[in-house]
Amino acid sequence: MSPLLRAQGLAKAYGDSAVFRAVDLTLERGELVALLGESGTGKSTLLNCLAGLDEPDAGTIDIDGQCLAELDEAGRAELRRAKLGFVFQAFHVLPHLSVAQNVALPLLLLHRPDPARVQAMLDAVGLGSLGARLPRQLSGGQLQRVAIARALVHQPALILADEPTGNLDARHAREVMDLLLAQVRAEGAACLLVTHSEQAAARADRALRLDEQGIRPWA
Ligand SMILES: Nc1ncnc2c1ncn2[C@@H]1O[C@H](COP(=O)(O)OP(=O)(O)OP(=O)(O)O)[C@@H](O)[C@H]1O
Repeated sequence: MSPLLRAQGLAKAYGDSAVFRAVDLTLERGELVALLGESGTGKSTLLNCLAGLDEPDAGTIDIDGQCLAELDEAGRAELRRAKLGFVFQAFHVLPHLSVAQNVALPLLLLHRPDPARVQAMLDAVGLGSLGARLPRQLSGGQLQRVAIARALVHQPALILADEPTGNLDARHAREVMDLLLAQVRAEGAACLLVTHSEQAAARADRALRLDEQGIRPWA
């Protein structure tokens, strides 16, 4: 079976300034890989490229055997909807929808409404009683957990998470790592986790470092 994600020779620059180059990365099914690196080395940019939300200047990306560059925008959107769970650094929750409606969105887009699954995800992130609230009535850490519940609700094959424990206290950070690992182990998903937390990285199957030379094992 092909790896869930294979990226080869990725490079990205903004104008004259290179963000990263020579990035080779493979994620197998059932593994959680941490990606560390100093601020500004391009971790978020790399996640956006892997999700087909940004285009690398060079290199190829295959997700579940499908080459992203061979898809048009609609095809990439469909692949994202079906296979990808993305936890954005800035949450990207929709302000006019309730917490439960935000979490339900990926299932609605797949025409698979499942209120019981939505409630189970809210319970799993400790927001079981807050489904009717609007996002502006939540704290930053609670919003982060909404974003995680939404990213996992449709059991995606590939999870790309940008500092998902960044706003959380130690207990909630541990619970989010438990959830990500459960999804990876139980569903054979693959997860790339951008983090500055060495505790989170220590729970990953592998940890990688991104710098101007490319990507290599951490430590
Ligand atoms: N749209 C853009 N135009 C120009 N430069 C950009 C743009 N987006 C990001 N950059 C630059 O690219 C570099 C990489 O940014 P990115 O957000 O990917 O870093 P990061 O490793 O995720 O950082 P952090 O750990 O602080 O979140 C930074 O120097 C940033 O200023």
